[in-house]
Amino acid sequence: MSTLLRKLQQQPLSTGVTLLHEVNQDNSPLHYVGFKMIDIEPGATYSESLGEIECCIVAVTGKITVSDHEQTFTGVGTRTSVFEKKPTDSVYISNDRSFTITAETMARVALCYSPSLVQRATRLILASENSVEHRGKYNNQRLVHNILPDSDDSVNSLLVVEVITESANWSSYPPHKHDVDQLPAESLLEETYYHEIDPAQGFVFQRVYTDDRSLDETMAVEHRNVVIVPAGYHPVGVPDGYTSYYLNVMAGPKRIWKFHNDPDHEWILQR
Ligand SMILES: O=C(O)C[C@@H](O)[C@H](O)C(=O)CO
Repeated sequence: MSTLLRKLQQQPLSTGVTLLHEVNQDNSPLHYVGFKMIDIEPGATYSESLGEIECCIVAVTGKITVSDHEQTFTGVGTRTSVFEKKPTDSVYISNDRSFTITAETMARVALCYSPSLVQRATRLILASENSVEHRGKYNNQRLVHNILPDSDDSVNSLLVVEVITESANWSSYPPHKHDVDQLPAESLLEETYYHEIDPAQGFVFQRVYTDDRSLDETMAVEHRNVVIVPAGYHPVGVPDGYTSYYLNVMAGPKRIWKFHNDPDHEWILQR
């Protein structure tokens, strides 16, 4: 059984709030990345007090109000499905603050965490501020929405990105890794993948492997599963007929995304 693949859980937290995933230091091998996915029914609220962690609240679908109890942002969120293939709004909350999310419509909300000590300003990250990239060619094409890229220095640790991969294409490919703190060649960033698939009965394959194969897991990933990438290369292959969405959270000792391609497969970039 895979140790890196997390199936959907359905844990009621309070009236109208369901926890679907929780990845933290106690239940995973990760030290820098934490992740929760919650569904919130209209009118229901979810609150949290952050300790020495920062949080990026992503309105994956639906509309929410987010308050840090000093500022309140209403109408956060832009879409009813991730497969509308347009960016969404997010809110960044710094360490040692608290927040309340109220769902204005049925909402699916990702909470992306990483250790953080120095307080930063709360920030509404508008969908229009996401840089949008079309990466790759041939069967390696994907659409990327950068929510918190490393070029944005308004946060301490978190990197957050959405990727849409069309039917019969690959992403996070050629396989790359970022598991050694050895800049400028490579940075150490742990990562989580929250996957959605259209139509929902589909699946994708994700392999997580290291050069020495001490870690080598190939997973059949279904709609709304999470894959944990503590280390290693982590390509995703999408079967014909299905479209893949995933939300990546990355963090590590330095906030730089500097990856290393698997030399065996890097040649595909030369075509
Ligand atoms: O370009 C892609 O295919 C997306 C990946 O880079 C993905 O965000 C990732 O693997 C980050 O390390």
